[in-house]
Amino acid sequence: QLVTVSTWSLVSTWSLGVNPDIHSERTSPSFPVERVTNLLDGGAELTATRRHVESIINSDSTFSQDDRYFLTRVEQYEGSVRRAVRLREKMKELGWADNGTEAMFAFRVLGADVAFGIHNGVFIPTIKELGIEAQIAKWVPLAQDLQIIGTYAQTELGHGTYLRGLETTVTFDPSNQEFVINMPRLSSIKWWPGDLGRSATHALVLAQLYTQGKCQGMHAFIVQIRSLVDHSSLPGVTVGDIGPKMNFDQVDNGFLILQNVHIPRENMLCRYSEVSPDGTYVKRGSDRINYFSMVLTRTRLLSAEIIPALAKACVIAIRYSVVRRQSKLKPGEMETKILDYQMQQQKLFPQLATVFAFHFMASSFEAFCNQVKVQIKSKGDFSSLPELHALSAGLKALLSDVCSAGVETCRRACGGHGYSLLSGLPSLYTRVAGSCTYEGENTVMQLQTARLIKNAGFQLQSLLQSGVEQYVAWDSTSILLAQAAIAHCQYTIVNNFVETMSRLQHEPEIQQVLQVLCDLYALSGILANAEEFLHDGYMTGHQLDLVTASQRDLLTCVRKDAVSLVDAFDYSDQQLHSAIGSYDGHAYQRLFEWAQKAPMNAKVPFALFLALSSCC
Ligand SMILES: CCCCCCC/C=C/C(=O)SCCNC(=O)CCNC(=O)[C@H](O)C(C)(C)COP(=O)(O)OP(=O)(O)OC[C@H]1O[C@@H](n2cnc3c(N)ncnc32)[C@H](O)[C@@H]1OP(=O)(O)O
Ligand SMILES: Cc1cc2nc3c(=O)[nH]c(=O)nc-3n(C[C@H](O)[C@H](O)[C@H](O)COP(=O)(O)OP(=O)(O)OC[C@H]3O[C@@H](n4cnc5c(N)ncnc54)[C@H](O)[C@@H]3O)c2cc1C
Repeated sequence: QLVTVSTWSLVSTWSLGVNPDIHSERTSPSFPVERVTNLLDGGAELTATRRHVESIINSDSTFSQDDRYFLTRVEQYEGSVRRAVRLREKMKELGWADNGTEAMFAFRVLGADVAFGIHNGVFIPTIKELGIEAQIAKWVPLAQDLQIIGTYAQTELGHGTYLRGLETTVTFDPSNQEFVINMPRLSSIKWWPGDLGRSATHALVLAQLYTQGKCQGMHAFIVQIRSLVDHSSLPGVTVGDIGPKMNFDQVDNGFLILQNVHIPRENMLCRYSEVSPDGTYVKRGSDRINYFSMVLTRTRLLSAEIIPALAKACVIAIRYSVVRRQSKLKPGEMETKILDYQMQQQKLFPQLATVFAFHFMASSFEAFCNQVKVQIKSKGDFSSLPELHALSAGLKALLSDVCSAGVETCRRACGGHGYSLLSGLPSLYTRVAGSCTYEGENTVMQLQTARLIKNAGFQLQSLLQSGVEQYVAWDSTSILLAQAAIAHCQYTIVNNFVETMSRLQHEPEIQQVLQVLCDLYALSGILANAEEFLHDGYMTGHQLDLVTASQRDLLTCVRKDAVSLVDAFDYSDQQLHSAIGSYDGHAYQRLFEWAQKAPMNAKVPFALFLALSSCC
């Protein structure tokens, strides 16, 4: 007989109150949770603003994603476009300025779940940074109002990392004051740009500029690719979607072919370089400035995309670990909360400490980045650009590596339910894993940072002195260089965490609990790289034993506040999209309720019923 699921009359979870196993974790935190939330937001006022924005978004059904795990790719894309349009309407209704705090929180809350992430996050900022005032005045209001949708088309089928190898050409024709754009071969096709496959009407095309017969390197050009009347592709333009990906199904990453496409001279972003009417190339400032957009995007992604993935994974895994009881520590007692096992603490608490370490680092680095932006834009001072580039490349590589590995650790710590999409953990992993590749593949980024580093320098020097070619010496030192780059960034992060703690002396209660996390982060970093500390004779085996013992003591200290610490991230259930990480701790009820939405649980088709019945 077909077993029909006996559906208990499910009491909706809201009427169950809070799971007592998680409630007991919140009764006596050793610190004021709200103050840590304020610290993470940058102050109580910003917490209030963020919550106000979230309440507006969470109360609007357009932004609801209750069925997110059961949609087709087209349904996900169309839903993200609806949310993007609705958000723009809301911003107009409520007077939220594009560069204002409310808009910043709204985009952060919605993240990649709202379409046009490249349009808002890369296309518009790049025009603001590389365009002159007239270009900004012309294009940015159209883009902000969604009258045009832009993408950032740099990567090609044949090149993503090696930008000097990009094949798309833009040749200036002084006879008609136009640029002609071509892609000479299959490998020249633009491939990957977000928002390109279906949405974009314009593309910022990054291509090799030719004028007066000379190549002047990669520059940025605004190219209309679709009609503003019927959205059809324009003459010389072939465009489409690149197909399914590991995540970001709601994003239409696309391909673009341009053949003899003509654009006016005014469409080259020309704050730092331009082509005169007679074809003369004029450069102002660093010839690396056309790479600046990537520096800004790498910096923005740290706190907008990469760190939140690990923070949400910690919330889900730690909340689940206090409502999941499995096996018995002590015979005769009730089953043990899995967070009481030392191994579970060893898996999760260093991840929690990492979120705080990275949050404070990203905040400090964004301040440095904004300072350099002002130096460049208002004073034409490019002196800090190399350091900004080196550190942004290294931090993006390190934080995306560590956060994606950390999310996977959190997922595995949740057993079978961590493997269910309904936990929210698999999609957090597949989404943040993309950040190890986009905006600069991590190995390449580490090597960009490694231009600073002594030991690697000695090896490089000795190879060069032995007569080895520069490029051979560099490549054969690259493993050491990459390791040195990681070490440099790790040192910077620990140093920044310690300095942040020293500024909290006026809040001893939160300083105390965060100092535990600071120590845990530093000691966990030493244990994760023990061979380096032993190899250089920097530490003895005995000292490492002391580090191990101290780390174990710190895990015990964190245990009693673990749920309150993740509560301080203040993510709503709507933002976590997790059946096992909700605030009330009713993991089993949600798993069962959400599973009923699966199309597989729709009424069994009669034909199937008959077929199965006939064979029984
Ligand atoms: C919610 C949404 C989430 C999803 C969003 C996803 C968005 C993703 C968008 C993208 O992926 S856009 C495409 C991103 N692509 C890249 O990042 C390309 C990465 N590759 C590079 O950056 C290049 O490898 C390179 C670093 C530019 C290499 O440059 P090159 O080939 O010219 O050789 P080098 O000698 O290594 O560098 C030359 C010189 O330039 C300096 N430099 C390199 N990059 C920058 C920079 N960004 N800013 C400033 N300066 C830079 C480098 O240090 C060298 O300087 P010197 O040492 O010669 O003085
Ligand atoms: C989700 C997602 C969104 C994206 N969005 C956009 C977008 O909007 N616009 C856009 O233009 N692009 C976008 N991209 C493309 C992205 O920027 C590139 O994929 C990225 O820059 C990596 O370049 P690549 O694919 O050529 O990798 P490759 O460089 O080919 O990497 C392959 C391997 O080669 C190694 N390698 C390469 N060079 C060196 C070296 N010098 N030394 C040592 N090892 C090396 C790498 O470490 C890696 O192991 C996106 C990509 C993804 C995944």
